[in-house]
Amino acid sequence: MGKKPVVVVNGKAREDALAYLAEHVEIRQWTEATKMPRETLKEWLREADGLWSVRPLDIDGDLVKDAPNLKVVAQPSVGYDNVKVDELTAAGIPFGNTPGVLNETVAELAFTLIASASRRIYENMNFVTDGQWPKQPTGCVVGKDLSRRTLGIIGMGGIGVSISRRARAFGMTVLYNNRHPRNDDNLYMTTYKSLDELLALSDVVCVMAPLTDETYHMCDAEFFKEMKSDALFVNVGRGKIVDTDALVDALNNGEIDYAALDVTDPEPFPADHPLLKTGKALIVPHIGSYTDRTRYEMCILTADNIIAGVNQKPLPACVNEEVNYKE
Ligand SMILES: NC(=O)C1=CN([C@@H]2O[C@H](COP(=O)(O)OP(=O)(O)OC[C@H]3O[C@@H](n4cnc5c(N)ncnc54)[C@H](OP(=O)(O)O)[C@@H]3O)[C@@H](O)[C@H]2O)C=CC1
Ligand SMILES: O=CC(=O)O
Repeated sequence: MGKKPVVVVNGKAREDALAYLAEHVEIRQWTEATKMPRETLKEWLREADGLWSVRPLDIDGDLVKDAPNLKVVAQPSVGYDNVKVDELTAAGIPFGNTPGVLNETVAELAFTLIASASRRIYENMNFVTDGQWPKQPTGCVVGKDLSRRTLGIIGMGGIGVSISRRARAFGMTVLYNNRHPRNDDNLYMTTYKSLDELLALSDVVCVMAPLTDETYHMCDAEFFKEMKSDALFVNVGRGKIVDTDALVDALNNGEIDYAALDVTDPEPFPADHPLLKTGKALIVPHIGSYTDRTRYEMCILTADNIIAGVNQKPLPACVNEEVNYKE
């Protein structure tokens, strides 16, 4: 039997998915508790056929330039803002991600944030844990309805559509903004709006777009001024889409009512950050896709991307399908 292709894993990854991958390739894994030094990774890649990317890792032409046998890079996430895809394409390396398998799970988390923040679940639970059961109706933190209110989704892709279906089931009107209007508004009962219109009309604004040069700090001081003053702002896309200082100012100045975030800038988010001192933010640590089943499916898709790539076959989920595979 010939030698198995070598795949580098630059950190911790699910053992069940690695066991599956190991049936097809030889795995060389960084098992130290510290982050793998970039120079060491480059050294290992000299001998490697594939890379399973464990974030945070900046992937670019420099990382792979001395890796003559490298045939594939894959990462268990749908977002790939840490990857210079054009530089991998130029190097003849396909890049695999994990679209689709996480849509419902991430939408569930987004909707959990929307519902929990609207009804101020976190603050109201504090009354109970503090032994301060409030005398209603004045003592508790009064929430806002979801039904008969309007949700504006920025980034109506796979996950955005899954959020919109949940919102419709809760009786919300759904508006969205993309760079290009979709052609299935009738199917999902959604309406395309310009960004300005969406911000002016929405009671809840949910960002579900990728981080790109165009979306970096899209949510800035002007953006928050355009929102309704009693609106909820939700971000499940990427932290850097938001200018966090502008968000803190908008909350403190009453330009918006509340924020609910799965993603922050920076990550990890410091416990003494001014945003937490506003008392108007619900924040969870980037758990959008973190259910056991979905993480398993994402990691198996990553393994399948790698198995295809090292065999120079089309990847099941390839970002740069146009790539010319290495000879
Ligand atoms: N918090 C978490 O755990 C998770 C976060 N994510 C984040 O969510 C992002 C979206 O994932 P997914 O739905 O699968 O991706 P999709 O590619 O399916 O959807 C992205 C959508 O964003 C739109 N979009 C792109 N650029 C802009 C822009 N400048 N303004 C408005 N809309 C824009 C695209 O439409 P068009 O091209 O027409 O503009 C598209 O409809 C990921 O890139 C990732 O960053 C994903 C999974 C989990
Ligand atoms: O943030 C998670 C992803 O899959 O992207």
